[in-house]
Amino acid sequence: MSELMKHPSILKKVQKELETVVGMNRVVEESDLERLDYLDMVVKETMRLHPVAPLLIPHAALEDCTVNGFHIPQKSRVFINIWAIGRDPSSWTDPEKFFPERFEGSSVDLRGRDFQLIPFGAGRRGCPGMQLGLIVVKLVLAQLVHCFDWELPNGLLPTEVDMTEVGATRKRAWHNSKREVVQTGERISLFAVDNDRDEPRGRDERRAIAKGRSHSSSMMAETMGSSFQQKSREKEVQRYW
Ligand code: HEM
Repeated sequence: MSELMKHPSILKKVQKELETVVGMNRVVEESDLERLDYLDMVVKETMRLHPVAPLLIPHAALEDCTVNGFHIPQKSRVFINIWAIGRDPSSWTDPEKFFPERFEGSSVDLRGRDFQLIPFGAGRRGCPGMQLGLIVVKLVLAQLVHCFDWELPNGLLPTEVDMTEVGATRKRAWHNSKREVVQTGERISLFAVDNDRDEPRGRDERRAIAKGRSHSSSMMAETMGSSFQQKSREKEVQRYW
């Protein structure tokens, strides 16, 4: 979602594909996913640049072996840095750029056969939940951009979004303590409102936010269900917290 908000033209392209393939009269379903080629490219590109964790689960060499000229003695603990592999300039042109079109006409897939893109690992100890993980990620992403327009809050520039990653966490989550839902046209616009807070919150505050989130997700579910039936939609702004 952060990359899509940083790249509005890519967000629009995903929405356009959804409009063409699914239409605006129903919600996206699992059976639609195989026809959403651009969404597939966006997910691949996201997993290339932002793998769920930078390192795979540690593996051990069962016997002495040589890989690319490096001797690996038996029982060595091997760490695979997929974060670095996904940004390796010898495998990727312009590796730091979020550019889903790089997968257009390319046979590179993320299922463990192409070692430059292994967000689920590879081989016998690769992720057994890959299929489920991919379906859930694609379906949720598709529904979020199908039903809502997304923008950065308070005129924040794409270059100002803090994409710093520490392990599997992202500091910018603390910026988004308020949300506004603006329902205008076909879709609903969702703004994350920056309140200039960037330090971690206390436990009580986090609980309040979590409560607010569940409130906002049930609101979202309601809206997604009803938005398609509404004939005329009046501008409506709702504030949380
Ligand atoms: C987008 C979602 C997911 C991603 C990106 C992901 C990624 C990974 C990665 C990178 C590994 C380590 C593979 C290696 O070291 O070679 C792994 C292992 C594993 N994953 Fe996932 N995973 C996801 C979803 C799931 C789901 C939904 C399940 C279960 C329902 C699951 C169950 C496991 C298990 C059990 C392992 C350990 C496999 C082993 O050690 O043999 N994962 N996953």
